[in-house]
Amino acid sequence: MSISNNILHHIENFTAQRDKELLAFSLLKSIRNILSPAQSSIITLNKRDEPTMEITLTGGDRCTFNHSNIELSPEVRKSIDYMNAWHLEEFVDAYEDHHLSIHLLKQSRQHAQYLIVTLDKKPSKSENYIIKGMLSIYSNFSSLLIEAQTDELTGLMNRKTFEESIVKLHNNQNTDDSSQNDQSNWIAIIDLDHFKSINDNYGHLYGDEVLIHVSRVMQHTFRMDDLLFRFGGEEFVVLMKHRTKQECEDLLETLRQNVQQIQLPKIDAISVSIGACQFQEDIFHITLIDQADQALYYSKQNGRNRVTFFDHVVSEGLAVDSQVHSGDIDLF
Ligand SMILES: Nc1nc2c(ncn2[C@@H]2O[C@H](COP(=O)(O)OP(=O)(O)OP(=O)(O)O)[C@@H](O)[C@H]2O)c(=O)[nH]1
Repeated sequence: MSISNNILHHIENFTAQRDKELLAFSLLKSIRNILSPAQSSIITLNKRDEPTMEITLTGGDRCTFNHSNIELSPEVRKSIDYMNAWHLEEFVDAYEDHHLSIHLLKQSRQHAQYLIVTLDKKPSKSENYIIKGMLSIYSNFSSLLIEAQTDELTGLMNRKTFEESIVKLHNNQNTDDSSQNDQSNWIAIIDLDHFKSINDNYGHLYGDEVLIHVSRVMQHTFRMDDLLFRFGGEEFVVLMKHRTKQECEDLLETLRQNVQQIQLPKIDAISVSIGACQFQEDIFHITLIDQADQALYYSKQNGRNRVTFFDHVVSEGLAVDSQVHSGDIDLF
């Protein structure tokens, strides 16, 4: 393939992706194709400069996402510190037997994302030129994707993205081995209590502020790999991965309490009602959302400001059976 066809092929690959993770995967594949690096990865650091996510391309075409125990080598740490100190967007450091090439992909107040490439030899001028072009296409397209997936008011993911994520999580559940150690995936619906009266008494703009506060508290309470959505109106959804029921309960209880501690002018306290259920691979995701919703309804009917799991609704004999099993229908 000629160089220009090759580049077009990479651009085509990028712009075909509708998912941030697949886009990162595409970038790593392109880098491998052009530079044949010894190693390449994409690292995300939080505002305290701690690594929170690492995406690597392993042998073949497998991409791995790591969210815990990420170790940055002293070389990488030193280079990133240097880039931060001098506000550099790229940096190449030469070592005896390799070159370390680091590129800043994205930077916001919350996160910074870097492409880290280890090469046996220094990249040529033309290789550098191609990589730079590729990275700016990646970064422009990635911004467009993020914009399309984000709820404008709260910055959480929007409902359209929720539908894609829940289907993906449901499909991944079949290949997941987390069930072996009591861990599972969970879905919770979080709904503000008496929100209409907040809007009615203090106005819609004030109501919007409350929604922003609650979404911030959610972001602080949950883990980086939990998926947070504004489902619509005053309703939020969280998809929690690889947790025991106890961990999930504790976390939702912490969220409930954290929301009560939000300090707002004019109002003493706000609260949320929460309904949760466990992902089960043989139950269609529409049914799972319905189960979480029934648990939420129970919370609302029993005093609000509480967390209910669907199995409690079942044990009370109040569950309405609307089970759809995988394969029965195809809604999304
Ligand atoms: N400020 C603001 N309000 C919204 C938005 N979307 C929906 N709402 C309002 O959210 C309120 C939801 O009210 P209800 O569904 O009656 O629920 P509630 O008053 O919270 O009552 P419970 O859920 O039973 O505790 C309505 O007043 C909507 O107008 C939004 O984006 N911003």
